[in-house]
Amino acid sequence: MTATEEMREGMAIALQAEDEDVRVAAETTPEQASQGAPEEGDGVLEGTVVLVDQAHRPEPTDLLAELAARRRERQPLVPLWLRSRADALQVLKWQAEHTGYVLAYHALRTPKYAAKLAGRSPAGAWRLLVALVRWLFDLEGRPVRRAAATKEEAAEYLALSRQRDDRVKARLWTLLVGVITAVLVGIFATVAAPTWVQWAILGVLIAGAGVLGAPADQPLLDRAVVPNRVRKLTGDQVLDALGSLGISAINQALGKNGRGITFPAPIMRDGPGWRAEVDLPLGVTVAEVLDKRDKLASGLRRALGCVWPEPVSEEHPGRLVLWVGDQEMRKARQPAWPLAKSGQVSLFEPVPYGNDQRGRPISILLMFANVLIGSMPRYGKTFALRVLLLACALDPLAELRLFELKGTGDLSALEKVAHHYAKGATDSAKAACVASLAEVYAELDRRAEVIDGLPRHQAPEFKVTPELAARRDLGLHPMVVAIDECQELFADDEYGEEAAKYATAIIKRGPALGIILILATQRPDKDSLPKAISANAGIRICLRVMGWQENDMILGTGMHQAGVKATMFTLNDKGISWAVGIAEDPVIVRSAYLDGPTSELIAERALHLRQTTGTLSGQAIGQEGPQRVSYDLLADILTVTTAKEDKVWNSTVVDRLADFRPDAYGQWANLEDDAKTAALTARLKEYGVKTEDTWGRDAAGKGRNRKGFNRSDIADAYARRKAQP
Ligand SMILES: Nc1ncnc2c1ncn2[C@@H]1O[C@H](COP(=O)(O)OP(=O)(O)OP(=O)(O)O)[C@@H](O)[C@H]1O
Repeated sequence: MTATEEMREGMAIALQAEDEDVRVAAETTPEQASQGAPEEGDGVLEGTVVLVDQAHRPEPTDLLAELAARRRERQPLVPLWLRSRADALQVLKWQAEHTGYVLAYHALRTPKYAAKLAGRSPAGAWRLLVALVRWLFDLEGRPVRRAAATKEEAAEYLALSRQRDDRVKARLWTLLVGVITAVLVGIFATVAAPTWVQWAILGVLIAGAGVLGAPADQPLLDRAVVPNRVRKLTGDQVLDALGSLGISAINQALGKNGRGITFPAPIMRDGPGWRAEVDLPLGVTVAEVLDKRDKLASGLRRALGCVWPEPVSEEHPGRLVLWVGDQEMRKARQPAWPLAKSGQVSLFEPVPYGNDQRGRPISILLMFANVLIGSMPRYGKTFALRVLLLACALDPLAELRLFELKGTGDLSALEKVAHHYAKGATDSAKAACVASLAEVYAELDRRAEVIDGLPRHQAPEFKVTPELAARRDLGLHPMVVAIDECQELFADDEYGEEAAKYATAIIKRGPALGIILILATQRPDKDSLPKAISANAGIRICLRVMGWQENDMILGTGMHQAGVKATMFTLNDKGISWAVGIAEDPVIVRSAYLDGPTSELIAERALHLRQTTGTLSGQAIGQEGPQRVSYDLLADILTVTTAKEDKVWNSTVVDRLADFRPDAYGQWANLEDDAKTAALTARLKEYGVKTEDTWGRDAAGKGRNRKGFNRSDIADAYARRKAQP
């Protein structure tokens, strides 16, 4: 299509004006076009000429959004390091250490400085003598006097000579007085002053002469070479390091005609390190820099473990926050885990987990969430999981169901407080795990029924509250199900499918009902970790992994591309992870290091706590572990009821079932009546049997309505199921 044809159709085209570098667009309306199109090639374009780059006209904008954006541009009123006591202390400590270092550096070199001064003192004495002679004989005025003589200006010359004679006379007297005073002081000092004063005077004279004799280009003091550990981070270092990454757009920006790299905020201390905020050149993303963290560290001449580039999600993808620690993260002294020696928790509050690069504590709110932990082997998954579980154990209300399918006994400290516990990649451990999951699966419906049956003001958001969790009659206490090396279970031919079904339901519905599922895996692929499970985990902790697929499987799709890359961790970064879902932005966090003996001590405390509150249950009090029972609920109900009972209350049947088969229904026996009703309602729902208000008489013979069912519905459901192939 030619330009003319385009115009005929009312389209805008861009033309290049010959003389000026201004691009214009020509535009015609259909009417103009209909008046006749210019001939092709005649070079005349008709129509209105409009600038392609329109003059700036204020656009109607979202004022509030603009104000919010501008607010973000403000510098913080209080510097970052002054916002927390811990950070301020860190900075002051650093400053004190730095000053101490510089002083010590110079103090150690005092002999060298003294020798330098002594060496320079003859030159200084000579300079002093020359200056004195020049001053005494007024040699500065000599050129002027000579000029007057040369021009034969007798009067002027005489005046200048007279002035010079007077001056020399006065200076001679001054010098004489000075010399006599100095001689007297010298005699006095030699005769009467203590030796140290004599040495001090001599020292001051030599030092003074040494200072005067210093060459202009050789300062007396050496530069205090600040050790690498506390070396200041400067803008030049950051630019040099970015320039060494081999990213062409960065090199262009740093080149002669480049538009440069900008720092939206000054480089400042932030905790035990420096923080630089950088706007990368147009088109360069933080993800590209993260990929080259080792090169960046090399460019900065810092250890890899000190260099932590991060994206800023609320800004554009080119905004980089570079935090450079004084020490490698793994070597930095980690503050003690706050619960190591004392304290208990409520899972409705965040529990301490570890520290970020700056040493700031990182806590995780486990309630209403699920956790997925992943990494390649030996990078600290189980340690991370154990920290969380020890915290859970310190909530006396939390029921722990722990399955460590690796078999090394890393969670064995917690066995004494666990409702269910099994270890090993054995069939029995997997069977126990599936049986426990099946119970929790049934518990989902029971809890939902209980919450649904509560007055609205007690559960306004249809979820467990701390008050509801504390009421034992409701059975809504926090329940923590943890499976370490969960790939052993999900990839198992016999148990995998069933386990995945339960885990998927628990991960989706559990959070609101006070059930927390924590999974750890070293093989985060789709066979070992069903998509429905990995997609629904709210909190994700990813220690070192080798590829972006594993990274995204654990942290969520697109995370690697967004710069949240656990691939950047190195061999030595044990226990260090990217964590998503615990704060607004992903954070780098190192889990608290709790070794075996420390974990034992904490678990002992958890045991005492539970003994005091009377919340030990299950295997912790010697009950049998979860069994995969092959019983038939419908058949059992038909057994414990008679054909004459056409309508029967749930709670009555639950009591009979618990008597009839304690191993299968025993756990219902201790529930309150309402909870018994809810438990059976939930189970019957699975078979399509409805419960409804049913008239009956209680143990005292009093007539009332309670939840029950028609026995014939049970018989029908049983028959239907039997009829199925
Ligand atoms: N927070 C931490 N700080 C320092 N070192 C840690 C930390 N967490 C774990 N480690 C070290 O990492 C090692 C491996 O930890 P862990 O057993 O938890 O790894 P894992 O990923 O569970 O391994 P596997 O896949 O074999 O089960 C530990 O022996 C410990 O020395």
